[in-house]
Amino acid sequence: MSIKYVASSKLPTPWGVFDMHGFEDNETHKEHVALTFGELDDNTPILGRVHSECLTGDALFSLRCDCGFQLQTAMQHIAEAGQGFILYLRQEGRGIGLLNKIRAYELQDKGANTVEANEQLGFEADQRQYNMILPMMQKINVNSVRLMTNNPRKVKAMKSLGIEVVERIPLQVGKNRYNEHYLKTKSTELGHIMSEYHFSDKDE
Ligand SMILES: Nc1nc2c(ncn2[C@@H]2O[C@H](COP(=O)(O)OP(=O)(O)OP(=O)(O)O)[C@@H](O)[C@H]2O)c(=O)[nH]1
Ligand SMILES: [Zn+2]
Repeated sequence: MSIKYVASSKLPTPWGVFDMHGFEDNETHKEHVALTFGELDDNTPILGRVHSECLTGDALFSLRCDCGFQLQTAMQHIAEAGQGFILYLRQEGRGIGLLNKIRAYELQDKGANTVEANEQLGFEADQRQYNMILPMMQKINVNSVRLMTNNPRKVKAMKSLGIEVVERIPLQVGKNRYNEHYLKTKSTELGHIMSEYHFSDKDE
C-alpha cells in the first residue's frame, strides 16, 4: 500500500473551521480525507475518530444506521475540545462498496440481518482494512489517540499498526426505530459495545 498526501485546505463546518487533508491510495485509487482541528501536539493523546464512509448515513440522512449521527457528534466533540482529528476512510459498506450495500439493504428489507445479507452476497461481514491509517496519522502528526468508537476491533487494528490508543470513548448516538434491530445485531454479531442502549426484545 502506498498512501500519497495530495493537498490541504480549510473546511468550515457548523461546528467550526477544520483543516482538510487529502490522500490518495495508489493501489486502490481510493481518495481518503483527514480532518484536523486546532494545533495537534504529538506529545498528548488526541481526541479523534476513524470513520468509514457511509454515503446513505453521512450525506443522505439515512436512519437505517448510526453513521451520520456519529460523524456529526464526533465533529462537535472535537470542536468543543478545541483539538482533534477525523479520518474519513472511503470504505463504503464495510468495504463492499455502495452498490453492494444497496444489494445488502435489499436483502435486509426481506428479513436478513446486516451480517447475513453480506454473507448471502458472498462477502465477509466486515471487509475493511485499516493500513492506510498509519501514514495518514503520521502526516497529521498524531501517534496517541483517545478514540471515539463502539468497535473494539477498530481499536485492536490501530494498536496492531503501532498507534497508541489510550482510551476508547463510546459514541452511542442516533438510535431510532429504523435502526434498533441493526444496532442490536452489531452488538451481538460484530462485537460492538452498545452498553448505553437498551434494546427491546421484539424483532429477535
Ligand atoms: N455492508 C453493510 N455495510 C453497512 C451497513 N450499515 C452500515 N454499513 C457500513 O458500515 C460502515 C460503518 O461501520 P459500523 O459497523 O457502523 O461502525 P464501525 O465503524 O465498525 O464502529 P464505530 O466506530 O462504532 O462506528 C460504513 O462503511 C457503512 O457504510 C449494512 O447494513 N451493510
Ligand atoms: Zn451508515
